[in-house]
Amino acid sequence: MLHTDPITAARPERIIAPQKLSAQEEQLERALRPKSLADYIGQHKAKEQLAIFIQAARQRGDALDHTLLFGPPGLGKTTLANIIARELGVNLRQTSGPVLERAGDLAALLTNLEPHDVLFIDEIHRLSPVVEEILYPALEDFQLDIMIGEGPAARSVKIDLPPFTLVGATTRAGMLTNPLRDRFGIVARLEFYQADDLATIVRRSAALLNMDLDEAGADEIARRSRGTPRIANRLLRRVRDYAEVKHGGRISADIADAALTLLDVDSAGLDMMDRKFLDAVLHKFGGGPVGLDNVAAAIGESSDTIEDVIEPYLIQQGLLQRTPRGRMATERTYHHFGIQPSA
Ligand SMILES: Nc1ncnc2c1ncn2[C@@H]1O[C@H](COP(=O)(O)OP(=O)(O)OP(=O)(O)O)[C@@H](O)[C@H]1O
Ligand SMILES: [Mg+2]
Repeated sequence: MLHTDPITAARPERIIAPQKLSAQEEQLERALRPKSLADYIGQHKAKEQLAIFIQAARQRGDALDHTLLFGPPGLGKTTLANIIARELGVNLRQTSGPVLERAGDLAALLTNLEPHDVLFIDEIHRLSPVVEEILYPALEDFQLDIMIGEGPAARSVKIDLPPFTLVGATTRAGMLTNPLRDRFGIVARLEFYQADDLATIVRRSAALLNMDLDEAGADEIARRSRGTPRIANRLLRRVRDYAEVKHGGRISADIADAALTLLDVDSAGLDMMDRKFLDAVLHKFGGGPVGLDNVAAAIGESSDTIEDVIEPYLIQQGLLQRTPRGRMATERTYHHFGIQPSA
């Protein structure tokens, strides 16, 4: 299911946006999506844990415990949800928080599940409170408690559900209500990918797409993909365009570098938006600490976009520090921009 994100919709041109850019990209991604845990590259910790829990559930003939997947966009949550269902040998039903508007929407999904099925709710932090109320007893006791009818004729009915597994995905675990979070027996946190894992993903995608890509070319694309497979696959496609038009299709490190530079993705994988943001912290606010809202206003971006889309990678890379007093540049930030920290 494609969710249109206001952030993406407003900024379709940002090549390193971690969100999906279009329905077409969704289709391209599906072709590259690994289908088994063995094919799922990186995320070693989450993968190892899940492999054990999945095997244990299968051996006992139980449904897998409810599982929460969280991490920044494009790291492979939807992919992993599909893999979990496949490895369990059950169906996956997919929906998302904002789509489930009324209690009845969720009830219809739940009553159609078969034993041990996976119900995947994307953007689970965006569930409405009424839907969340219905979900609690369903998760805990596999029971649905719903009101039928209205006014004096209304009555509450209980419906037994088959044991099932809820897999919830969210980019913001902090926005889940406590009672909801407490109902997940398994919590897997996805991290930004290491460059070597991303290089493996890039090589795998290139092979699936029949591209002529050498090792160094894969490494170059991986290094500049913000630790995010979705971005790696996207940059790979754009580099291919460049290589086909300018160099007969062959992708080396030099060609990847030239293509990515043309796309304004710098050697650390930062683009104009990142640089504008860091530039403001460095030059308008003397390196910080500066409040998020102040930088947001200075560069004409929403605080949400900065917090969800720009900052996570910069922080992970040590190019930005989040302190109680505000955002601060680090030594690395100064180094990256080739300037001396002012005393
Ligand atoms: N571990 C992986 N190995 C190989 N490819 C991967 C991996 N994880 C993700 N990908 C690729 O990245 C693409 C994006 O992943 P996915 O859609 O699962 O991200 P997501 O976390 O669900 O993002 P969002 O938060 O936007 O929903 C996938 O289509 C797949 O091609
Ligand atoms: Mg997803």
